[in-house]
Amino acid sequence: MTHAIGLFGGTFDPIHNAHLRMAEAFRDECRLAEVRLIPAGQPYHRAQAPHATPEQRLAMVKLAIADRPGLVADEREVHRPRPAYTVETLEEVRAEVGAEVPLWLLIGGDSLATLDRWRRWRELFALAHVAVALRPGFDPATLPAAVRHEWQTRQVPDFPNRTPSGTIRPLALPPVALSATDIRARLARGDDVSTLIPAPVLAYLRAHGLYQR
Ligand SMILES: Nc1ncnc2c1ncn2[C@@H]1O[C@H](COP(=O)(O)OP(=O)(O)OP(=O)(O)O)[C@@H](O)[C@H]1O
Ligand SMILES: O=C(O)c1ccc[n+]([C@@H]2O[C@H](COP(=O)([O-])O)[C@@H](O)[C@H]2O)c1
Repeated sequence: MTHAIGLFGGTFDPIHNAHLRMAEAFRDECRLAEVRLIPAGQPYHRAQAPHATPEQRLAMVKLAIADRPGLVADEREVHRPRPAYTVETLEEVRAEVGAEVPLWLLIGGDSLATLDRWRRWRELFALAHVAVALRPGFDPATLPAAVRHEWQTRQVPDFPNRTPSGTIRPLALPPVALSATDIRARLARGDDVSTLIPAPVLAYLRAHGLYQR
């Protein structure tokens, strides 16, 4: 039997508890042998460059997942000397694992809402299934028409991992209002964030003077 693999890309500036919660729900709901967290080296699509370097964001991901079964770090985008296009990452992984292994890409509801601006976005579905972690306020009616069409037509009644790609699955996980933007703001104010990020990540960002006033 082929084991399905999950891919979870993000800026992770820094990784936080909502990321970890959704990665674990993704692993369990989609019955994935492993979930690869992939920090984006050059997230070209963001208005502002990340605060931490790619290496620092990767280090924080590794610390956060150290004791979480099935979660692993994938460094490929950190070492890619050009913008982080997810379609290229999926093509690389697909070439590595072969045509039959089910691949799942995890994104948040806000990422889904901008999917039609991603590089070669329609090709993503030929490479992987897409799982969506809903964020508070998510409303499919407000998705761009082309994305809404995919959302409506690619959901299937069961997700048996029989096909390698092509469906969309909303996770059952209840939405949670937590963002890295909020955590950076709290850190800059000197607020306590110990319930929002793992302790080793907090220790790392303090040791490296990240996100401080
Ligand atoms: N609370 C959340 N619920 C659902 N999805 C989330 C949540 N936080 C992040 N995500 C998703 O995880 C992926 C990586 O997120 P990212 O690293 O940009 O974190 P973020 O908290 O959205 O950061 P920022 O506030 O800096 O934009 C994205 O697809 C994003 O939509
Ligand atoms: O491939 C693209 O064109 C593309 C456009 C926007 C976002 N992404 C990816 O989506 C993931 C989440 O992005 P972000 O900004 O929410 O961290 C991350 O892996 C990005 O590289 C990818």
